[in-house]
Amino acid sequence: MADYDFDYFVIGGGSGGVRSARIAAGHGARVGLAEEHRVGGTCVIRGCVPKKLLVIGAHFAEDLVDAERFGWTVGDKNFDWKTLQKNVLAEVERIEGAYHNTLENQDVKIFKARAVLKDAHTLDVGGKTITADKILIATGARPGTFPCEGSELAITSNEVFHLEKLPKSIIIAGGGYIANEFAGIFNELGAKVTLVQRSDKLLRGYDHSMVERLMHISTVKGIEILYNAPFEKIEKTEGGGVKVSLGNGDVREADILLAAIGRPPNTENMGLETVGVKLNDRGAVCIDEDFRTSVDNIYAVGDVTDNVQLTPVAIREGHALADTLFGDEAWRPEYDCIPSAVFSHPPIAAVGMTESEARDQLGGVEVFTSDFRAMKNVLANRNERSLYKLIVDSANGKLVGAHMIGPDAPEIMQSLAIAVKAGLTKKQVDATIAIHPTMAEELVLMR
Ligand SMILES: Cc1cc2nc3c(=O)[nH]c(=O)nc-3n(C[C@H](O)[C@H](O)[C@H](O)COP(=O)(O)OP(=O)(O)OC[C@H]3O[C@@H](n4cnc5c(N)ncnc54)[C@H](O)[C@@H]3O)c2cc1C
Ligand SMILES: NC(=O)c1ccc[n+]([C@@H]2O[C@H](COP(=O)([O-])OP(=O)(O)OC[C@H]3O[C@@H](n4cnc5c(N)ncnc54)[C@H](O)[C@@H]3O)[C@@H](O)[C@H]2O)c1
Repeated sequence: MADYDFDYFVIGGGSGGVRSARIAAGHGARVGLAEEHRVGGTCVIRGCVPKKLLVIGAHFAEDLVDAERFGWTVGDKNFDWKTLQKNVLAEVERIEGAYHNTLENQDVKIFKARAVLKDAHTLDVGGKTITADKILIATGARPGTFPCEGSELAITSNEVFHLEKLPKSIIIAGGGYIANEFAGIFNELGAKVTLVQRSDKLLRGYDHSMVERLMHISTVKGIEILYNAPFEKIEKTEGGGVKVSLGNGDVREADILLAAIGRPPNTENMGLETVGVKLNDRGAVCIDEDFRTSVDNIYAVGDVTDNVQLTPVAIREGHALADTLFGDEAWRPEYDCIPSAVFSHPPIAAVGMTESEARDQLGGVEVFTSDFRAMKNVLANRNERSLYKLIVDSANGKLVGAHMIGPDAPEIMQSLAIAVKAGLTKKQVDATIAIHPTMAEELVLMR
């Protein structure tokens, strides 16, 4: 091996990069990692973690109302955005510190700088020339922006965690994960929320019954949803807010416009073209099954490959790659049955095929549903129904999909995903005795 500064140099200190660097170092590799923003990446700094904490914080709005039906006198309820924000950002800082420590304990050398490839083994890292035998691109993705006049007036998920004050009204562009999660957060916190989707469907990829139920509950809770409404023009109002003109003729004004319209990969101005790393038509790094790019010693994992933009996927990929390159055993992540969740109010969770996918792809399908009101909602007089759906392949009785909307659905789904991934049959699920009284018992009681 030539005399390089590092055996492995990781560009990007997010979910995939940090895991890969740590595991490779554990196998004895000399590892360097460059992070231009903050170690932890999107998930820790401005994604999953602060988002989930806001979801939890926002849900107290309902819990405090419901508490009275359970005998509690709550008194005056006041919400202070700054307190929640300060505590959330402090927690983010704590986790960032823990990531730093973990890397340093494994002797990973951290460079707090942007890395740019100069040739297949040479990088410019904040003005320093560094060489490495193998290089990992784990640069993630960034919020997409509008192709329309006034798009610079929109904020993105990067800024939403740092708002000076809670908006009284907010327009959210997009109908995916981030749009629905932040619609729930701001609505619970008392803002007037308008969700604007350019097509006629929200949360593409999720089972239509779950999406319909969420739309119904969101609308009842006061979220306005506009469909088939592409953005045509965005203007500033005299009061400092935004006015949006939409393709369906609607015009709306609000304090803030949040763009949540997908996340293109971070592949620009990094020297990838110079070095010959091939990108696809969406600007994502093309890789083979072992994460190798078109350049032999350069690899890529996570959002930058635009495969499945989820933290556990990036982590699994980074881990598999480090074991394969520097450990004793090569392995590949399994991409079938990836469970996922939308942390809306209430949340949706899913694994495996949707009903329509199963009907398209399988000879025969049996569908079992349970449509019920959680015990807590019944006593609280909250007319919010949960919906669970199991999809079974009639040919062999195997569970091929599970879908849920309701309190704690993501927590419950993680366990059920094991059954779907393991290819258990509905009969085996039914043979399991219920835990009573729970919401999850519905899963073993559907007949
Ligand atoms: C608001 C929001 C909420 C989310 N919620 C969830 C959730 O609940 N569950 C879930 O599973 N996923 C969630 N995600 C997605 C998740 O955050 C990503 O899938 C995950 O972070 C991808 O990890 P990664 O390592 O590929 O990239 P990232 O975590 O984005 O890390 C890439 C890092 O590379 C750095 N970088 C980029 N270019 C360079 C360069 N040239 N030099 C040095 N450093 C560079 C960036 O600063 C960044 O820190 C959410 C995303 C967002 C935006
Ligand atoms: N709970 C989670 O696991 C979670 C949470 C947040 C984000 N994420 C990940 O991050 C990714 C990015 O999230 P996201 O919500 O930005 O993307 P998304 O892909 O979930 O949704 C993008 C939405 O924007 C719409 N859109 C696209 N271009 C548009 C335009 N020009 N004008 C108006 N609407 C437009 C699309 O129709 C779609 O509804 C997700 O795909 C997901 O993988 C995961």
